[in-house]
Amino acid sequence: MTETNEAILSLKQIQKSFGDHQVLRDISLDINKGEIATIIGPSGGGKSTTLRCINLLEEPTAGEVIFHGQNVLDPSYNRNIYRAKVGMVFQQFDLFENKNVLANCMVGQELVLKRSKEEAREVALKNLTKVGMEEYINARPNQLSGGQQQRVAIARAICMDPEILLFDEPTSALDPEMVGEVLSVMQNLATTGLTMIIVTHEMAFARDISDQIFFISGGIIAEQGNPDQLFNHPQNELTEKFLSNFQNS
Ligand SMILES: Nc1ncnc2c1ncn2[C@@H]1O[C@H](COP(=O)(O)OP(=O)(O)OP(=O)(O)O)[C@@H](O)[C@H]1O
Repeated sequence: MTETNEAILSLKQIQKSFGDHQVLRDISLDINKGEIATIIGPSGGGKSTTLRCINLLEEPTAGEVIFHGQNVLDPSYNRNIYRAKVGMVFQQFDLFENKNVLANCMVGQELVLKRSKEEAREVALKNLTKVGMEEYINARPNQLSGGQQQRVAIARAICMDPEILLFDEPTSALDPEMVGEVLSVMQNLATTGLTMIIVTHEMAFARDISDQIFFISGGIIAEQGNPDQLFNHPQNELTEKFLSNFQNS
């Protein structure tokens, strides 16, 4: 079997508790190379926690996170390698406020990937152009709109050449008129072969962009499938109810 047919990332029976509150009960999923997966579901169901268990911002209480066939939770596994390969775009952008747009996109490349200033600058400019922010390289984050900041955050993430890019509700903190510009950057990125896992409340976007959709509710994957299966033929009553709320809104 070639690598393109194998999962690049798998979660196996992931559980996560905070104290005695069990948030994830049993999350197992496979993500193939180049796949666009979205995670949808009701508030508090465990979507963000799942994403944070993938990039180890949260340590799963039980289960396995398998990357290229290796369990990254194994004490002997070098997590720095994994962390460098899995990027994340956050709801609140999380740019460095004291650095301009260009420096935001260069600093990780120089520190983590040990790229020269020249190379880091070139890569940063290329990716800022991809997200339509090349005219703002000298601006500070606080001089930009939320949508512009999020586009810079996406450029910064792709400058690190991730194998998988995670998005945690990337448009939830934006004014409605800025949502479209960020979703359209993500749509473009999805055509480049990058593997993306996206937690979102934007149902039309999830339907358009996804190869696979996971509906997480109550800490389990209540249903999964392609957009046609989930949106047109949901098998689970919870999925049907959840999606009908969106379709009727
Ligand atoms: N660090 C934490 N400590 C304690 N409880 C937490 C922590 N992080 C998440 N939780 C709890 O876990 C549950 C699931 O949260 P999570 O953010 O994963 O849900 P979600 O599906 O992403 O919801 P939303 O759509 O509202 O963002 C919630 O009850 C939340 O309060």
